[in-house]
Amino acid sequence: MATRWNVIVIGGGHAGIEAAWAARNFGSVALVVTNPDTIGRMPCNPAVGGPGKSQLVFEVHALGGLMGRVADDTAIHTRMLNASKGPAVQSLRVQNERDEYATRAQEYVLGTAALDIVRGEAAALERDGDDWTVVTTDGRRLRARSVVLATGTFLRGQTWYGRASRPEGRQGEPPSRFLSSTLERGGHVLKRYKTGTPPRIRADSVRFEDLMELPADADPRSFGGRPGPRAASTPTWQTYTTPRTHELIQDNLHESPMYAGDIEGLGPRYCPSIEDKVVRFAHHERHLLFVEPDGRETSEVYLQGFSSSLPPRLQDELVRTLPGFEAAVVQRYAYAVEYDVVDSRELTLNLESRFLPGVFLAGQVVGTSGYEEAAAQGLVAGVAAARRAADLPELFFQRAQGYLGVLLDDLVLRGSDEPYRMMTSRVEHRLLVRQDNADERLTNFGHVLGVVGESEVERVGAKYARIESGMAALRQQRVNGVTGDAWLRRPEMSLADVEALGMTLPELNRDEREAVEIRVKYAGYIERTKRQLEAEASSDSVELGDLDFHAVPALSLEAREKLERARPRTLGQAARLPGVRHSDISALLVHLKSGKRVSRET
Ligand SMILES: Cc1cc2nc3c(=O)[nH]c(=O)nc-3n(C[C@H](O)[C@H](O)[C@H](O)COP(=O)(O)OP(=O)(O)OC[C@H]3O[C@@H](n4cnc5c(N)ncnc54)[C@H](O)[C@@H]3O)c2cc1C
Ligand SMILES: NC(=O)c1ccc[n+]([C@@H]2O[C@H](COP(=O)([O-])OP(=O)(O)OC[C@H]3O[C@@H](n4cnc5c(N)ncnc54)[C@H](O)[C@@H]3O)[C@@H](O)[C@H]2O)c1
Repeated sequence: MATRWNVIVIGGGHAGIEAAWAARNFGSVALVVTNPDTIGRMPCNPAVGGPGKSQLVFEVHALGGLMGRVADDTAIHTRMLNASKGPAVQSLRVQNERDEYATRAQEYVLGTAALDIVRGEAAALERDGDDWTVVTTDGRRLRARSVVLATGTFLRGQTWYGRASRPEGRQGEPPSRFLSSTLERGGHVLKRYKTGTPPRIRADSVRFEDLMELPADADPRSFGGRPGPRAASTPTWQTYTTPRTHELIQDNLHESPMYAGDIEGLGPRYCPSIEDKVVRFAHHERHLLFVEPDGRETSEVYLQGFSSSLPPRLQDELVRTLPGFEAAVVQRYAYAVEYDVVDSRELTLNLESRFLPGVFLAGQVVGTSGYEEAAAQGLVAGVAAARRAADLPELFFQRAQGYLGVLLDDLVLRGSDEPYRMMTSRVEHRLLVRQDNADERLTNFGHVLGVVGESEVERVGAKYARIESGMAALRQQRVNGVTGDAWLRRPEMSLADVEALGMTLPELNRDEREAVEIRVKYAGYIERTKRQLEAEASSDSVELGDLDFHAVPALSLEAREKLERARPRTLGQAARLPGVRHSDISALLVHLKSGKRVSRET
């Protein structure tokens, strides 16, 4: 096997596999992972998508990524969430056959000629001229022009079961012990975050007949246009906490490492532990829990919403307070994990370390939470790392392009002091950047980046031409003097209703018909948002280059400090930094117009 590659990716989680998969388009890649059997493993719930996250998966898919394909192939329960709400917040959520998900992901990466899998624990990164050397704990020296670090929750990982803790990256897997020091020596200041997972219950000990059943959509959807063969083969279920659950938690809070003060890491606000929910929302009489199967031949169910770091002996008792779980047997106990993360503000918008050029970071190690956020970043870091290795110019995603742009912009310019979760509310123009039009927004850019082929560009182009012809047909036909598009804009009318009036449309598939409907019904909003965006885009087209912010006297001290730290590339990015006010942007504009651009080097 070679000892030098274009790109080395460290970590085979959701970020690592997307990085390696994207980078393979440009040349040789090594995927270094402690245990190749764990590639693509889902350490928490076996589900992909959901609000804010499905949009990321559709975008990753439009950019040639893996997550949507693997999720489609292994789907066992599919639901379109918020189906009755507007298209901006509709989101696909797919439950997966957990083990098969990892197997399928492994088939993709192992079946790729340009990609070598190297078993080993990366211990250090050493600069080697223009290259980097990755040194493994067993002394191997692997060289590449760029490195992507996607080590998840493993850096100095410490798991907690009640107040007992041990060094682990996650349950049953050793932590990554040495890489943190490399990052610290390079100048990064690491933070500690924590996340947790609920107990897994033996399926044959659950009384499913006492739970509320949530059927899968009868006509399942998919990320890639073709639902997998088993996409609607199982329901999921719901249950609730009871007063006894809350009482037990309140009485035993001192046994929680969080409340006893043993854990210093910050946990995810949007996926709190059950202890947190009971304390913070003490006025809620009960909390909803989802019961998710891990496969069709379910041996285990996942209790979504019941993350805990209380000791195992209490977990048995707690679980049995839930309706349907009176005789439940815990198969794997809930736990929390604390780990080192890099402050995302110390990265560029391509997730490259500002201190270690050529080293890119992606996923949970950057302070995000969730498979989808990890996958999206992995793709960005993989492409950027490979382009650097191939001496291709840097290209950047824009915030206005969609969820991926927002994720990068938020992480790098604003930062986050808790695990970052993507949400639709973070996206200003969400009616423009929906899950249904990810391909329209990103296919061409993916082609420019080098990860989408010509035939895909043509396929997507033809799809949108058909959608356009459908809209044109509506505009051209009238019933009772009213055009087809005006009929369709009436809230009570669907495309089928308009056809029932006698109007005809060219042949369109289901996705295309929906696209016509969304575009016509929301035309007013979409136009208004586009105009708003054009106005904002003008500030994003003002390049700041290597402007010396110290040479702009009218800037406030705070703004100068924030600008120097974040080094935004455009005026629009500068305006989005917390601490940079309107007056500071005016000062920058005046300075730029006066032509007094001063290079940092001069
Ligand atoms: C307990 C727990 C609960 C979670 N709950 C959820 C959830 O319910 N839903 C959700 O969306 N997200 C959840 N997450 C987060 C989710 O697992 C991550 O967001 C996602 O898996 C992150 O992907 P990643 O690629 O960044 O890292 P990971 O999936 O953690 O992958 C890290 C990879 O790096 C490898 N590695 C680490 N260090 C080294 C090294 N030095 N050398 C070589 N290889 C190395 C590991 O072997 C592994 O392959 C949870 C995570 C944990 C651990
Ligand atoms: N344990 C952690 O530390 C951690 C951290 C971050 C994220 N997460 C996970 O990230 C994922 C996304 O976060 P989230 O909390 O917003 O959840 P989600 O996106 O899975 O749920 C949002 C909505 O989806 C629907 N839903 C959820 N589960 C369902 C099911 N089984 N069947 C049908 N509909 C369902 C519900 O309407 C719910 O309100 C979750 O799976 C969560 O467990 C976990």
